[in-house]
Amino acid sequence: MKRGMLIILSGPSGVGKGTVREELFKDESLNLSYSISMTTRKPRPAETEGVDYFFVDEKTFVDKIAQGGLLEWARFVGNYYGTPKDNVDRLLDEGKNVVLEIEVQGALQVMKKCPDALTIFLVPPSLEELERRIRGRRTESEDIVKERLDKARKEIQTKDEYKYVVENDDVHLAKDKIAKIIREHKI
Ligand SMILES: Nc1ncnc2c1ncn2[C@@H]1O[C@H](COP(=O)(O)OP(=O)(O)OP(=O)(O)O)[C@@H](O)[C@H]1O
Ligand SMILES: Nc1nc2c(ncn2[C@@H]2O[C@H](COP(=O)(O)O)[C@@H](O)[C@H]2O)c(=O)[nH]1
Repeated sequence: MKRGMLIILSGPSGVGKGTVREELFKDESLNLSYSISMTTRKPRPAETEGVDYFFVDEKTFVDKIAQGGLLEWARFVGNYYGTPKDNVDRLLDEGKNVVLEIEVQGALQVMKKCPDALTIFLVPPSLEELERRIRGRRTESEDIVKERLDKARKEIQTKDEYKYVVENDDVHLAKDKIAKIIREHKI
């Protein structure tokens, strides 16, 4: 069986990675599978263990790093986030196109380890719109919103490290652009 493609969907917090990813996953012809990350962040009310994330304590996360069990990991605004390696390898072996929805530090690590990965950076139409989206989601405290926006300004400066940059103005247009990129990308 042909090994699947590794796809990194990155971009600042609140740009709409999760929203666009949900649209992409409705298209079964793309043969996508989602890599569920591990995090020390507390679950939001609508989040489910093992679906949105594997929610763990700091010791479990640090042990996982020490065991070499993460493909990449980063500290982002006070919490650890990382990609369990075994799961990604298994899904790729099964021929799935595996989506990592991750922030910039982790994406840069994967680019080094897996230069063939398809890397896509989602940009907002403007920083003002990004702020509206983060605030509109009502999941973060004021302090965290400010930290995430500060981080976003720096993250956007790295966009040229990615193979593709896609603006998320309209969710369906962004989904269509990314679907086309996935279909046409050759490893
Ligand atoms: N194109 C769009 N136009 C308007 N609102 C959008 C658009 N895309 C996403 N949103 C909204 O912006 C908010 C943030 O989206 P989402 O949670 O998908 O972002 P994210 O990049 O996955 O964030 P995080 O990295 O923090 O997980 C949500 O309320 C979502 O409904
Ligand atoms: N480097 C990694 N970043 C990840 C991973 N899983 C999610 N993320 C990114 O972290 C921020 C914050 O996420 P949130 O759920 O607290 O809003 C966001 O950019 C995510 O894409 C991961 O495994 N590694």
